[in-house]
Amino acid sequence: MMHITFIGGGNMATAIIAGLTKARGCQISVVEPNADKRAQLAQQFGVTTQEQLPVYFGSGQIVVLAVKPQQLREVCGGLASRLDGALVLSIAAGVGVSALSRWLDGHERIVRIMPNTPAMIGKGVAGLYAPRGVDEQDRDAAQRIMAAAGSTVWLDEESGIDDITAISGSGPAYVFYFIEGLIDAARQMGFDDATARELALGTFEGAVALARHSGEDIATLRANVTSKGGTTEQAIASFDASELKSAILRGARACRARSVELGVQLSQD
Ligand SMILES: NC(=O)C1=CN([C@@H]2O[C@H](COP(=O)(O)OP(=O)(O)OC[C@H]3O[C@@H](n4cnc5c(N)ncnc54)[C@H](OP(=O)(O)O)[C@@H]3O)[C@@H](O)[C@H]2O)C=CC1
Ligand SMILES: O=C(O)[C@@H]1CCC=N1
Repeated sequence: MMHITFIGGGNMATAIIAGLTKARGCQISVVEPNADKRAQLAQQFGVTTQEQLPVYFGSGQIVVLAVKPQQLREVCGGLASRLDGALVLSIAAGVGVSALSRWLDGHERIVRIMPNTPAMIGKGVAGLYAPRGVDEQDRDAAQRIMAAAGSTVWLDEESGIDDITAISGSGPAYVFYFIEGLIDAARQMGFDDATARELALGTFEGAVALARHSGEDIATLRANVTSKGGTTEQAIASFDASELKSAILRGARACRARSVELGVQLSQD
């Protein structure tokens, strides 16, 4: 049985908990200051909730740091003296193992994880990084927790967490942004809201499922839609004229840069 305590019961913790509660063998509790969020988590997932940190976390326990990066230092300050060797998993963007370890009075059993919100329905993608000193058993525990919520990728370097934040961590928001654009376009064509939503979501679902199912190169799948002298090529030409692909790259780079910046800003003494 894994005893897992989430510190922070916000959006991302909720998504991981939703994935985890479908797996067996986990006892989950959540420390969250907001009473409404505590009630919601208890009702939705049957987890134990607390307003304050417990006095003590034994070495058999797992603590997931799921507060905003800006709240992390203070939380670690309160946690340091209560950690009796527990495994700490941090899902916070930017903040590195060395800062976490310093704030936790030299604690070394730390794994960083960059999850994403589709974990909520077991379709998350998570990047994991463990420093060399973390043993196989702890890596395996982190792996099992995130595998309950989707797929996992282990990163050799800690900087890989910044990279994966820019792709899959923040990525669902990029996808939702494109879906919003497609819904707006559908509305402009005169479709009602419900139909516009269904057309956009159905198109995304179908396209992703086709890509998975066929295993084809994505460019080939796109070419299969784009008839010579037909309609699609006009849309793609317009996207190209707007440099949409380089806009996506610039966005991902801006996201990564913010992750690095957060780490630097928040780790300063
Ligand atoms: N959202 C996402 O898609 C992803 C988020 N992350 C990371 O996950 C972390 C959480 O993000 P997210 O869930 O979006 O943020 P939220 O703000 O939704 O969640 C953080 C929660 O922690 C609570 N909190 C604040 N202080 C404490 C405290 N001292 N003890 C316990 N709980 C506290 C907050 O309460 P209050 O609101 O009252 O301050 C809030 O409910 C961040 O570090 C982020 O970088 C990583 C990947 C994806
Ligand atoms: O926007 C953020 O800072 C967090 C980290 C990755 C996704 N959401």
